[in-house]
Amino acid sequence: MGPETAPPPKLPCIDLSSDELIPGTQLWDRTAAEVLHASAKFGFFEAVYPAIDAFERRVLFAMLAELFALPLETKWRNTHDRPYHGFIGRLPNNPLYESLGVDLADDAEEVDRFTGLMWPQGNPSFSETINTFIKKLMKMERMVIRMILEGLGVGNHFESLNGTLNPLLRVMEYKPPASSPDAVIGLKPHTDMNFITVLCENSGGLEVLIDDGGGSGGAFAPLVATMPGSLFVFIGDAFMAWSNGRLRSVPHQVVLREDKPRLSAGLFMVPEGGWMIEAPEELIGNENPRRLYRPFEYFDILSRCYPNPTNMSGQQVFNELLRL
Ligand SMILES: O=C(O)CCC(=O)C(=O)O
Ligand SMILES: [Fe+2]
Repeated sequence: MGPETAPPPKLPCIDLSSDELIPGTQLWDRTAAEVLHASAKFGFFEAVYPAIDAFERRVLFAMLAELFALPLETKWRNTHDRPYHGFIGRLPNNPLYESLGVDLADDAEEVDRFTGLMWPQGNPSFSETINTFIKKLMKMERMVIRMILEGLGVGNHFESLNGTLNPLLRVMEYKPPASSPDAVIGLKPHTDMNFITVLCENSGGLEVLIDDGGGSGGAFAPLVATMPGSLFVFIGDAFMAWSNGRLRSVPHQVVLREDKPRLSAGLFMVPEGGWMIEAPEELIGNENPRRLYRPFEYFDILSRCYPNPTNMSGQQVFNELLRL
C-alpha cells in the first residue's frame, strides 16, 4: 500500500453572528473557548459575522474600486511617517499590488481627512461607508480580543490593552495577472506584525501555512470562506509575544487566480507608539515557565525591518530580535 494522504485539515470557522453573545453567558464562554483554541493552534480563523451584509460589501467594494481607479498622483497623497501606514504600490517586485492606509480609523475626522485627500471635491458616501464598516469591524475585533484574554485568564487586562491598540484600516487592490494562466503571488508569505487583523475580501486568494506536524514545515492551503459573509481573523506577532507564546501568528499569502481585480479591506489593530509591550506576569509560569520575548516598542521593531532586506516574515524578525 502506498503512503496514505492525510485529509486536508479542517480549518477553524467560528460563528460570531449571534446577538446573544454576551459576556457571562454559556454561549459566550463556549465561543470564547473556540476563539482561544483557534488562535493558539492555528493563529487564524474564519469568523461568521453577517453584521456586514452582502449589500454593504457590494457598496464597499464598489467604492474601493473607485478609489484605486484614481490617478497614481492622487493616491501618493496618502503619506505617513510610519512604515506600512500610507500608500504602497507599483513596487518593482510586486507590481500587481497597491494599498492605502487610514490610521486611527475609528475617528471620523481621520476618515474625512483621507476622503478629502482622495476627492478634494468631497465624497461623503465614501466616508460614511468606511465609518460604518470600521465600527462593525472594531466591535467584532474587540469582542475577539476580550474572549482571548478571558480564555487566557487575563481578562483583567482587557481595558488597558484595548486602550493601547489603534485601528489602522488598510485597503488593497491586486490587479489581475496580465497573461499568465498560472496562479501568481499577489502578496508574498508573511505574518502580520501588529496585534490582530480582521480581513474582508471580495474574492478568494488568501492562503495560510498549515503545519501538519510532519516535519516538513507545512504547506499553504487556500482559505475558502465556508459562509458568504465571513471575515478572516489573524493573530499578529505582537499578540504572540504579549501572550508569551500562548498564541501564534501564521504565515499567509495572497495568490491571484482570477481575471478581475481582487479587493480587500483589513482592520489592523496596532500597538500605540511608545508603549513597551511585555507579557503580563500571569502568563509566565505553567505552560511557559519563563518570559519568551524581551519587552519591545512596536514601531522600533517595525522600523528595524522596513524595508525588509532579508525577506524574513514578521515572525522571523520577532524571533531574531526579541526571543530570549
Ligand atoms: O489582501 C488580503 O486579503 C491579505 C492582506 C494581508 O495579508 C496583509 O495586508 O497583511
Ligand atoms: Fe497579512
